[in-house]
Amino acid sequence: MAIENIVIAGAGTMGYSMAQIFARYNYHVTIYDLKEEALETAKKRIKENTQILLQENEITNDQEKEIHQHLKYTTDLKCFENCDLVVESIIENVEIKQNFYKQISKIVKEETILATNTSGISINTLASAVYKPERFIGMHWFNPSHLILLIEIIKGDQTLESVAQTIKELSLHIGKKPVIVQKDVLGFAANRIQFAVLREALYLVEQGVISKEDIDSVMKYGLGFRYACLGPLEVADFGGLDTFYHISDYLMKDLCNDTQIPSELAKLYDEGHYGVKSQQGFYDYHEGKDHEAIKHRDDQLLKLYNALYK
Ligand SMILES: NC(=O)c1ccc[n+]([C@@H]2O[C@H](COP(=O)([O-])OP(=O)(O)OC[C@H]3O[C@@H](n4cnc5c(N)ncnc54)[C@H](O)[C@@H]3O)[C@@H](O)[C@H]2O)c1
Repeated sequence: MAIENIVIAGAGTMGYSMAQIFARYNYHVTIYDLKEEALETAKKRIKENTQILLQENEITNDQEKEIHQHLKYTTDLKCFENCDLVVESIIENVEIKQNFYKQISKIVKEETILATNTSGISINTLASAVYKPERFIGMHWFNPSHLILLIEIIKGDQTLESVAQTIKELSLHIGKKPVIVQKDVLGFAANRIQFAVLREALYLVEQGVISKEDIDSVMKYGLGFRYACLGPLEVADFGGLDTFYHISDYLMKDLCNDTQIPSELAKLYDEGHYGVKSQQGFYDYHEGKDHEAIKHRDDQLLKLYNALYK
């Protein structure tokens, strides 16, 4: 099916960034949100992003203009009536997402593909609220989605293969590296790995083994740097499976296997500290440090992207 008109539902951290990349590839994109102020912030953030791309000579002045011409912003449900694809990126809450699908799957055309950017809620659980669930699928992006290549595509039990193929082709067309997650497991593949890493990292900090700055350095200058070029199975092959076998023998049983939310994460959450978006997380982002941090992250990722993939 030809995709031309796309609605991104949810103008938050993920939504505006995904909208920007579709617009860059000449799709007509409408960003829908319940809140006008979320749409205003999205517009501002996309402008900031395209300015960075312009400064880095990644896009021309004309391309910058075109990106903005391809974008519309609305709180009006009418935008769902004529679109070919909805990528939903609203709050990570089962009930709210299900209510959203109950409402919009009756407004869209019967052939409109409905994709969720959930970080790991079961696709089948969300599909139960969708009218005609065979066109429903997981399309999981990564933050910042205008720079990270990976997209996980997750089929529910009822998803048509043709829908998975359309989303895969679309992902390739916008320069992404899609992978198919074969089974609908919580967290899919990437977040299972990411949260295993986070659990161990916070455990080591809580146990006083290492500072939070140094655990971040372990990833940035060591593991993460290597993971930009090699997956964990390739790393093991290069390291030697005999060595990895012997390490597994004593280490697996010593790793954190706590099933609760890590206590430092729960404490910050209870205090309303949500990270860069609220200017306080594990680190402090007050007094303009939030903007500096976003710019620094994007500059670094762009350099990495150019070094490895351009
Ligand atoms: N933040 C990440 O790193 C990340 C990465 C990948 C996937 N995701 C997933 O993407 C989704 C969005 O995450 P986010 O970080 O962008 O959230 P966010 O809180 O930044 O933005 C969510 C937006 O959705 C809007 N919204 C809430 N309910 C709505 C509704 N019923 N209709 C329309 N808009 C509604 C809110 O007003 C807000 O603007 C979640 O499912 C999340 O798990 C997040």
